[in-house]
Formats: sequence, structure tokens, C-alpha cells
Amino acid sequence: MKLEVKDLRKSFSENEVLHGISFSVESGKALGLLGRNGAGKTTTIRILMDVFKANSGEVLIDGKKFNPRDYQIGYLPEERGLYPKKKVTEQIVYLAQLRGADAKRAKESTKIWLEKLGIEEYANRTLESLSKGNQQKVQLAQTLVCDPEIVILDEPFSGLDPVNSQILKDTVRELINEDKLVIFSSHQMSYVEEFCEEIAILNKGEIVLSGNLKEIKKEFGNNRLILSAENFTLNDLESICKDKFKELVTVDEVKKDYLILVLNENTTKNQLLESILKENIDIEKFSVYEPDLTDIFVKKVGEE
Ligand SMILES: Nc1ncnc2c1ncn2[C@@H]1O[C@H](COP(=O)(O)OP(=O)(O)OP(=O)(O)O)[C@@H](O)[C@H]1O
Repeated sequence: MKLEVKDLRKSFSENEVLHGISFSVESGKALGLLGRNGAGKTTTIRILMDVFKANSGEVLIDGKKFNPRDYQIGYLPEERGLYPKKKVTEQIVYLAQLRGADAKRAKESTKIWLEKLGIEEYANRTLESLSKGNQQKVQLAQTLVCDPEIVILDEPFSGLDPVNSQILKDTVRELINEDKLVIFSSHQMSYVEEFCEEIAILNKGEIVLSGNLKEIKKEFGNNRLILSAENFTLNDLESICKDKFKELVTVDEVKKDYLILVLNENTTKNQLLESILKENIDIEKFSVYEPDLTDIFVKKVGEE
């Protein structure tokens, strides 16, 4: 399946908050929807889920108008919507039945998910008596209980400790391997980097960057290399680069553990390497620079 969001615009009263959003995602892949607070991520997801109507634009699935009611969708909304006073199993089973599962299957699947997420011991407790992280896992169990083909997770890691985050990471990876279509909104870049092949970065209601994460990283790292040495401090190495290698590279940044160099036009990595060796620099690190998603995000939306 391929889900396409095309040129969505949305206004609240006179205030346009989405100014023509487009992106796409396919089954077996996860899209990371990123943006600062108020960028429009939740509004976009709500339009996908038909909670809000867009003023213009369209959402298509395999080229046809997307109606979320025609699909099994696991949606974990930003504001979590379970009943604090109801028992865990009771409410997951109830919600699964509302989404079309028969009683037997709803009970079986609830049990499986509670076990998978390591919260089976709370099955008969009220939601409000659980810790925040365990409540979050109950929310996840109800999101996934009907084996959805489309999974939309809005900040799913909030409140989870590192062990529980790992359980969720493994779960999301499993969903992707099972060919689900996953949309994942988060401020936590490391999670997005771990399992999103595609990203879309929203800023003030506009997509400022979208596409394949590997390709985006390559482009951002274009012509950049990292260098550090066993026998020179970074400051000394910087001076050498500025003095002896100035025809080959410019120093872009001095990081904590290495220099970031930009190759001058017509210079190859091998030419630089030859010069480094001639200067008796004992290489510690020499490789293509790969920016992390935080660097890219800050560069794209961090100016203001
Ligand atoms: N129901 C609403 N009525 C009026 N304005 C709204 C409504 N919902 C969202 N907005 C506005 O739309 C803009 C985008 O909000 P949205 O919640 O989509 O951002 P977000 O990217 O999800 O932010 P966050 O990361 O903080 O959750 C904000 O300026 C917000 O105030």
C-alpha cells in the first residue's frame, strides 16, 4: 500500500496552520514526521484520521481517496484516550470489539499484547492504578490489538524508561518487517533514525525537507570528511589543514573528537589521504562525515 498526502491546507478560523503539506509512505516502511512544537504534525495526522477536514488537498491510498474507516488502523493519539477507572483487559477487549473483532479474538489478542509488552500482571487492574510508563504500554496494546495494517504513533516513547523503550523499538521494527505502513511522529530523533527509512520535516505548516533518510544524510554530508590523529591535537591538526592542505580542504568545524573537513572542488579523498600520510599524521579517524538527524533538523528548522 502507498499512502500519499497531497498539498493539504488547513485553517482554524482565519489562521492557516498547514500551507500545502505533501509526503508519501509505503507498507513495510516507517515515515518519521518531525517538526518543532506547533509545526502541524498532529493536525496532519488528525486530517489523515478524518478527525479534521482539510480545507484543500487530498489523502490517497494506492491512488484512490483514503477513507480511514475502510482500513484497520492502529492510532496512538497524542492525547491518550483510555478510561482511567476501567480495568486494563476490559477496556482493550471492548475497544477491539468496537473495531470489529469478535469477543474470543479480542480476548486472545489482548492477552498476547499484554504479554508481549510485559504488562500481563496488570490485566485486572484499573488503568489509573498503573505507573505512567505502564499506562503508556496499555495504550500501545490497544493500538495494536486488532493487527492494524496502518499504524500511526504520535510520540509513542513518552514516559517509557530505556528498557520499555527497547521493547517498543523491537515492536515497531516487527511491525515494519510484517509489512505494516507506519507513521511515527516524535521529537526524539534517535528513535526516528533507528527505524524510519523516510522522513518529512515540518516547519510552521510547511514541509521543509522530505525523502529517504539515507539519501538526505548523504546529501548533507556531501564532500565532508572527518579526521583525527593519534599524534596531533585537534588544534594542531586544524593548523596543519589550514596551512599545508589549504589547496585541498577547508576546515568546516572542530568537533569534540574530530575535525570536519570539506573537500575543495576537484580534490579527491585519495589526494587528501596521500598528503596526510606525507605529513606523518598518524590517522585515528578518517571517513566520510555522516550528519545525524539532530544536526539536519537543527539546520533546517533551528534558525528562528
Ligand atoms: N483545534 C484547534 N483550533 C485552533 N488551532 C489549532 C487547533 N489544533 C491545532 N491548532 C494550531 O495548529 C498549529 C499546529 O498544531 P499541531 O498540534 O498540529 O502541532 P504539532 O506539530 O503537533 O505540535 P507538538 O509537537 O507541540 O505536538 C498550532 O499553531 C496550533 O495552535
